[in-house]
Amino acid sequence: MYYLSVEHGGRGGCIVNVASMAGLNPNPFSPVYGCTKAGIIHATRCYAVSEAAKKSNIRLNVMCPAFVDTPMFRQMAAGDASQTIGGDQTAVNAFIERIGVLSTEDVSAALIDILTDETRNGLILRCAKKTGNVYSTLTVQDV
Ligand SMILES: NC(=O)C1=CN([C@@H]2O[C@H](COP(=O)(O)OP(=O)(O)OC[C@H]3O[C@@H](n4cnc5c(N)ncnc54)[C@H](O)[C@@H]3O)[C@@H](O)[C@H]2O)C=CC1
Ligand SMILES: CC/C=C\C[C@H](O)C(=O)/C=C/C=C/C=C\C=C\[C@@H](O)C/C=C\CCC(=O)O
Repeated sequence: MYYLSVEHGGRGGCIVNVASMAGLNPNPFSPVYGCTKAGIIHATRCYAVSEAAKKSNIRLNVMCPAFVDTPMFRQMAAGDASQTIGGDQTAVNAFIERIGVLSTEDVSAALIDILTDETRNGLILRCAKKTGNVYSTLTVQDV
């Protein structure tokens, strides 16, 4: 953010952090992974409201795809026990089947939308097979 910021000689820009649907909705087979992704979402939220971001002309958003057909996903779907808990691959595969699997093209198109649409700022983007791309705000209720 420092080097992108207008204040420090940059031109501003757009940061898109990659979290996961597992950071919002529970994936019962990968709880620790889900915690790390929830952390990425919250870190993005904290940066998005920071004075540094407001002054910098940097847009901050976070993407939360459900399952995507990549090498990591295939490894998990093929039964790599280091990626899931419980040891029940039939249940893991039933869960994947229920949620559906996005293509990398689906996710790339969503990323291009965030990058090119300059009104997209301070947003969570959920990408899932059945619901498509759904934007919501990172903003939370004040206390
Ligand atoms: N595949 C899925 O179902 C989903 C993945 N994600 C997230 O999307 C991101 C990408 O995931 P996948 O493509 O599935 O993983 P992947 O394991 O298939 O690919 C990751 C790529 O990152 C590269 N990489 C790893 N460490 C690196 C480093 N320090 N510097 C540069 N490159 C590095 C690897 O060589 C590999 O090409 C991850 O953050 C993952 O948690 C989010 C939601 C769903
Ligand atoms: C580990 C490597 C592969 C993929 C990681 C990926 O990021 C990931 O884990 C994605 C998860 C997506 C989860 C999506 C949806 C979750 C839906 C929940 O609302 C389901 C609710 C309860 C589950 C219990 C049940 O009813 O089965």
